[in-house]
Order: sequence, then C-alpha cells, then structure tokens
Amino acid sequence: MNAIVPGEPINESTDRMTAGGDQPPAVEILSAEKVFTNGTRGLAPIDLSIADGEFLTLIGPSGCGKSTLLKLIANLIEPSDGRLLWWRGDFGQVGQDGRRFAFVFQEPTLMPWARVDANVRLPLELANVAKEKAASIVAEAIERVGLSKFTRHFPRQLSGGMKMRVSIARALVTNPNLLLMDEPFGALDEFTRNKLDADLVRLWWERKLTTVFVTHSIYEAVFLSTRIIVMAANPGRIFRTMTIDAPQPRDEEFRGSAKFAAYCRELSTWLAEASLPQASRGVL
Ligand SMILES: Nc1ncnc2c1ncn2[C@@H]1O[C@H](COP(=O)(O)OP(=O)(O)OP(=O)(O)O)[C@@H](O)[C@H]1O
Repeated sequence: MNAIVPGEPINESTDRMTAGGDQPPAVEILSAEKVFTNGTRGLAPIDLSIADGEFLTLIGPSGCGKSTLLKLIANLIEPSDGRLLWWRGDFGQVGQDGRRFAFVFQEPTLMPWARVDANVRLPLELANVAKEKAASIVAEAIERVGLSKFTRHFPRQLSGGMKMRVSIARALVTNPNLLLMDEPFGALDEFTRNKLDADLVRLWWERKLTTVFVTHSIYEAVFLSTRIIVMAANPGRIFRTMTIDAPQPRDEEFRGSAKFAAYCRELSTWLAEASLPQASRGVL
C-alpha cells in the first residue's frame, strides 16, 4: 500500500473543471440498470462517464436512485443489465496500479470502544500494513482533517462534525483515487456542514480525488461540484446535467457570489421539475 502523498501546491486554474485530460475516465456506466429482486425498478438504463479528477454530485427527489447508482459505482450491488468499467477495466483490477476507492457513509460508523487513531488505522490493519508505517500515515490523515489534538479521544467525546472528520480520515489512509460519499454531512448543522464542505473541496483539489457525492442540498451541490447530475424517480434516471463553471478551490467568496446564487436558483428549478409526476413519466 502506498503512503499518503502530501497535498500538492494549490493551483487556481480551472483545468480540472470536468475533464480528466489524457487520463481514462475513472468510471464508465454503460447502460447499467437495476431491478431489485422484489421487482422494483430502481434505475432505468444509465449511461454516464465520470472523468478522472471531477467532483460529480448526484441530487434528486427521494427514491430517484442516487444511493443505488452510488452502490453500483462502489460495486456493492451488481447491475441487472448493462455494465460498469473502472479505469477502463472490470472491478477485478481495482486495487492494482494504485487505483483504489473509499466509501464514506452518512453515519460515521466508528468503533465506539476505540480511540480516534485506532479508528483511522483500521483499513491499514486490515491490509496488514506494518505498525510504524501505519502510524505515520494515520497521523498525517488525522492532521489533514484537523483533529491532531483529538487523536486519543474516543468517539463519544467528539461532536458530530468531528466524528465525520474521523470517518473521512479513515477513508483517506488507503490513499484512494476515487472517493464515494453518500450524504456524508446530511445529519450536521448548516454551519458545520459549510465548514466541512470547504475542507472537502480543498482536499479534493489538493489530492486530485475523483469524487462522487450524494446530497439533498442545492447549496452543497453547487459549492462542491464540477458537475451535477439531477435525477428523477420511477424509475431512477438522469434528468439533467449542470456544469458548475467557477474557479477552484471554491471558498466563501464563491458562496457569497451572484454566480453561486444564479446556479442555486437554476438547480432549484430543475429539482422542482424533476419532482413533478410528469418527470417520472419522462414527458418533461
Ligand atoms: N434493496 C432494495 N430492494 C428493493 N427496492 C429498493 C432497494 N433499494 C432501493 N430500492 C428502491 O429503489 C428506488 C431507488 O432507491 P434509492 O435508495 O437509490 O433512492 P435515493 O435517491 O437514494 O433515495 P433517498 O434520497 O430517499 O435516499 C426506490 O424506489 C427504493 O425504494
């Protein structure tokens, strides 16, 4: 397992807005659909290419298949038809050539009996990484999420936002190239959520992490994403796609800008349309 690479200097260019340059797409979803065993059609056939280095957000009304699509990307479930490719190969080659992904759920799912450093170390222990090497990787990941002073705390001694930071640090220790996040900040208050969003966007930028993010928040989607996929339900499908064209890494200035407000307004209109019964029937 590779050690965590320190963050690279921050570059204000927007080169990585949506494209991955010469890199192959991180994920290709090729007419993948999902019908559950009870007959529910969770996803109609989806075609989507996720570029290397992009920050892609899935948003849409409840039941439109956001989590199902994320689970397909994570290979936690298989498509009923169609297929997915990861870095142009099948899932069997994920983990080779330094290509890894990590999943962050809405619940931080920490081990309550273990201190912060032990929680963060878990993936390295499972991968049999030597103790000394693991210790430095863990320390760096904890520092990266701003929790160095809390290394020896137990989860019960941390706030919700701090627990989520631990969960992100735990995802980072495997040095993933693809980060999958299912409403990670949905349970947090708005102030904490804004702070974590700002930290996440900087982390994404510095680490060149391809990220697929699920949220219900319009503001969060616009602030974080290079591209937003708006989905509609019955069956789950892509309704519209919005590219957010704003300099990176985003900061409070962007959040307060007229451009940000305009994107939020437009996305809000699209979401309202995606929630109409006509959208579900595909007539919008
Ligand atoms: N294991 C399952 N078995 C049967 N149906 C399922 C299963 N998982 C999801 N579904 C159905 O598939 C559809 C899409 O669900 P999914 O959880 O992906 O939506 P979502 O957009 O993530 O919803 P939410 O925003 O409420 O979390 C829904 O109709 C849901 O009830």
